[in-house]
Amino acid sequence: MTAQLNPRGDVAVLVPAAGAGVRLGPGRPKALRLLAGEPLLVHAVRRLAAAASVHTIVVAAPPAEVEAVRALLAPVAPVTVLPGGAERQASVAAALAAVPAGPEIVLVHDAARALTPPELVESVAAAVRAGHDAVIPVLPVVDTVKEVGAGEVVLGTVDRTALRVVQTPQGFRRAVLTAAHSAAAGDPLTDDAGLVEKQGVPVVCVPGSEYALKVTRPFDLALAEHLLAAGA
Ligand SMILES: Nc1ccn([C@@H]2O[C@H](COP(=O)(O)OP(=O)(O)OP(=O)(O)O)[C@@H](O)[C@H]2O)c(=O)n1
Ligand SMILES: C[C@](O)(CO)[C@H](O)COP(=O)(O)O
Repeated sequence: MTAQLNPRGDVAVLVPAAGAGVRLGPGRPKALRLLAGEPLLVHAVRRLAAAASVHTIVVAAPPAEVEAVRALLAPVAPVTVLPGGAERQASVAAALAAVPAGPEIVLVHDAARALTPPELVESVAAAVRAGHDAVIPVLPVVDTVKEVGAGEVVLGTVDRTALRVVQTPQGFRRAVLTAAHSAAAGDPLTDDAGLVEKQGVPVVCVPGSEYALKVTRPFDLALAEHLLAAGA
């Protein structure tokens, strides 16, 4: 049976957490790497569970760590844990298949975005509830962007006024995400909105949060430690 948080909530959150974390360097799978003494996944799930609209959380864990992740999350929140896939898309599809009847809004959220505030979860869900089929949190690009060619020689300066950096949670009407993943098996696209875009569904942006940074490289982990120490 799928564990529930708030039976009156209308949001299921899928948490792909099965990645290795190659860019973070050698060690345990990234979701289990420690941030202030607790795994990134624990930080992420605690914040998701604090969002009032969340009915269900489904975590796609590294296949060899499913039991360990169940034990780790049991004291944090009622969560369903299943094995993830070799690619992020497969992990999300596996989690989506386990969502029980009920929630009609589905959010997909990286375990690696461990400090994402519950308020961002609610604002993405609210935009889907308001009628958008697909919603992504974004930030503006704050640096000048260059396009380069062979030998790292600059070809030109990119107009960044229309560029956005994309975060999670990404929110979808359930039927829209299900259709996109049914058509997407094995698609190497890095985010779920990309799959939905391929279906011709409009994707709408809402303001993201600096705290929703993705822990990707060692510097990000150090930054997250500082943010947590400062009260994030
Ligand atoms: N087969 C995979 C690959 C990734 N993810 C998850 O997708 C999220 C975003 O991926 P990313 O930050 O790129 O994580 P990794 O793939 O682990 O990173 P790397 O590319 O450095 O190995 C992470 O929470 C990661 O655990 C997953 O569930 N299953
Ligand atoms: C989904 C994502 O977090 C949006 O920014 C991202 O695409 C995950 O994959 P990446 O390979 O680390 O870009």
